[in-house]
Amino acid sequence: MFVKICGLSEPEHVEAAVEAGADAIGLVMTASPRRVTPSRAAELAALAPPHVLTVGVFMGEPVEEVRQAAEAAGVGAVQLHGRHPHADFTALKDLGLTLVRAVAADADLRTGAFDEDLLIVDAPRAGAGEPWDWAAVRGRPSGNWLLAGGLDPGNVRQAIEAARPWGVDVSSGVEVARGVKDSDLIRSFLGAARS
Ligand SMILES: O=C(O)c1ccccc1N[C@@H]1O[C@H](COP(=O)(O)O)[C@@H](O)[C@H]1O
Repeated sequence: MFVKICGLSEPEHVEAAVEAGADAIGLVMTASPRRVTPSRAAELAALAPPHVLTVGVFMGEPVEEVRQAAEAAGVGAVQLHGRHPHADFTALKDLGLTLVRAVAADADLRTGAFDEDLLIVDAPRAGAGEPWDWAAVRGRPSGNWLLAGGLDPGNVRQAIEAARPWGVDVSSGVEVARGVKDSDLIRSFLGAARS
């Protein structure tokens, strides 16, 4: 089970996620209570060992802005949330980064349909911590796709059983207050997702 912990903004939480075995960490560089600047994202990404994928998260920014922020942060992947057109993914191909397409369940759920390397199927409101009907996407995407949206240490097993994803992605569910991560919750989430 591939596990991504998203919305990290403090070094101690990057370290907790890495030590607990996260496969990827997300650094949000779009409007969000978890937003970090590209230079802060670079500091955080530098704490992750090479086997942990560092993901810059964007939503609706012009592709040139995404390119500049991703390069400045030195992340290994770019996650485009929402209704980015196929052309945005094509325009970022030459960066040589892992491209992640994050959409709600009513979008095109064919993995690779926009030439992305990884698909995330999320709740209608990204990063809001709202559970949704995870079972509705069971069997729809295939290949490497992550389930996101309202997951937490207490429900992630149930969500995995409902949707059968390749991996999971969490932000709000490992926070004690909006935008404030907690190392114990990060460890609990990883333990539950892999149990
Ligand atoms: O985390 C955010 O604030 C965020 C903002 C804008 C776009 C995406 C964002 N995060 C993504 O949302 C889901 C996790 O949501 P939840 O809080 O666990 O319900 C995940 O895909 C994050 O990468």
